[in-house]
Amino acid sequence: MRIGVIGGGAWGTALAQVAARGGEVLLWAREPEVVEGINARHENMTFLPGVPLSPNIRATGLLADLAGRDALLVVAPAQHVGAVLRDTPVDRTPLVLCAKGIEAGTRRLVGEVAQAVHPDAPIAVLSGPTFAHEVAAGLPTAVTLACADEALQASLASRLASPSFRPYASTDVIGAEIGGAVKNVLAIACGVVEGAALGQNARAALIARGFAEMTRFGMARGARPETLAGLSGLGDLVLTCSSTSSRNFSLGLGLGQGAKAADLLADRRTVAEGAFTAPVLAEAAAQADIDMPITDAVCRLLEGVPARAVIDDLLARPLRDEA
Ligand SMILES: NC(=O)C1=CN([C@@H]2O[C@H](COP(=O)(O)OP(=O)(O)OC[C@H]3O[C@@H](n4cnc5c(N)ncnc54)[C@H](O)[C@@H]3O)[C@@H](O)[C@H]2O)C=CC1
Ligand SMILES: O=C(CO)COP(=O)(O)O
Repeated sequence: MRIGVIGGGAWGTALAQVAARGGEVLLWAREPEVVEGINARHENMTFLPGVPLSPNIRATGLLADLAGRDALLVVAPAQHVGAVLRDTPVDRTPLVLCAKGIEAGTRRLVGEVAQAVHPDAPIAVLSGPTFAHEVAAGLPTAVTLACADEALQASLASRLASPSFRPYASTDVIGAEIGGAVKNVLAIACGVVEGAALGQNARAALIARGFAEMTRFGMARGARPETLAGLSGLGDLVLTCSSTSSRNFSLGLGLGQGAKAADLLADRRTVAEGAFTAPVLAEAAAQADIDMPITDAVCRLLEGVPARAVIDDLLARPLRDEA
């Protein structure tokens, strides 16, 4: 299976490294310096510095070069997947969606965006607790690889699997997507708890109540509870809610310490998906009458409301049943 990767950020590069264990890989990157660095020095100095990359990875700046690949890993940020896929030659090429987010304006999950652009392409979703630098360094990692077509799932899984990279099978594409999209918003909230020094109890409470939000939203959209409780949901939530290696957690940390969202987001080259997903997730939840107070709180923080006021309002909500 000849793999192409769309996106030369940290995660696209790490996944190219995973795929390169089983053969040559062609990676499309938007930045000419990333293309040049990978081809000339086997390193992505911009987004994954210090990791020697496999010589099996070749980079290109032309999406047209991806024509004829047997599968494409789609790893552009969620807000750009539609635009990039429109310029990519895809016929019935399987698209493995690896971005985590919901498209602003349309409120579509990345899989729905891909399906709208390339209706004949089979869709799979790869998601889970996966910091790019650990995957690229070959540390043990497990992911959900979801696809409605079980034979395609099995061939993608066997192409990508190695002793340090274990894809678990699922047919719940929506569930795998929703876990990854929602956890980014909750990771911002967990960072705020850390930044405002609210303590370990508060963080555990936020993870549990955040998981309740993820479950309510996911179930309303047809996700299966076992997917949400698995690697792509709870697994990724726990990872990104406990480490400053998470860009979303780090954004929240700054907010909790009193920095302004606009300042923290200005000039960043790396993506904190939760900042884009939070408003659209809150809109989608409100429209479906799903209670998501933590998501709403993250939206207010991103709009510039001081962390202290947002935290006080969250804690002053009426008491309710846990279930
Ligand atoms: N970094 C990680 O550890 C992981 C990231 N992801 C997800 O992978 C996706 C990509 O994130 P990263 O690779 O981390 O990115 P990154 O933060 O390392 O780099 C930013 C990426 O955005 C791209 N970009 C910026 N503007 C663009 C535009 N107008 N059109 C197309 N691309 C544009 C850049 O070319 C670059 O590839 C995100 O959805 C993220 O949530 C998922 C799992 C792990
Ligand atoms: O999705 C991730 C790990 O699974 C990466 O999280 P951040 O985007 O918050 O860095």
